[in-house]
Amino acid sequence: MPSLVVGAAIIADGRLLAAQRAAPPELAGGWEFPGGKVEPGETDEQALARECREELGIDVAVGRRIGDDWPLHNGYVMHVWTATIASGEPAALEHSDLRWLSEAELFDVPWLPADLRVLEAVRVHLKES
Ligand SMILES: Nc1nc2c([nH]c(=O)n2[C@H]2C[C@H](O)[C@@H](COP(=O)(O)OP(=O)(O)OP(=O)(O)O)O2)c(=O)[nH]1
Repeated sequence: MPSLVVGAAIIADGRLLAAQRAAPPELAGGWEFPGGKVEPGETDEQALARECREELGIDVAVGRRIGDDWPLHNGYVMHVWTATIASGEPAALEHSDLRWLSEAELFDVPWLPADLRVLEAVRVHLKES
């Protein structure tokens, strides 16, 4: 089974929280959904909660799964879930920068290539939010 990455589509006031990677060098500067690799024994929800605490210093309420398995560049697959902030204010604890993107701004930052297709699906949730 391919290794699993989870990504959080954190939405507030009709905007999506995008995070700019600080590392590794080949990915630095690219924008992504906060998240990371699911550890053995963890559910998607547990991994999302852990990563959002580590990376952003916030507690999230996990919502709905967006799409199915999204293939990534490295043989990983990503599960993307909508999320809202339950407590805290997002801070770039491990990223270079954070931005709240409106639907019109969604593609204004250079996303990691695999994320572009996911964003089309996320756009629908932004409209509904
Ligand atoms: N978090 C995240 N990773 C993504 C996205 N799109 C994408 O291609 N990836 C890739 C980048 C990485 O190769 C991999 C996730 O690894 P990661 O470095 O974020 O995982 P991690 O936080 O568990 O870090 P580590 O312990 O392995 O250092 O998935 C995305 O939107 N969010």
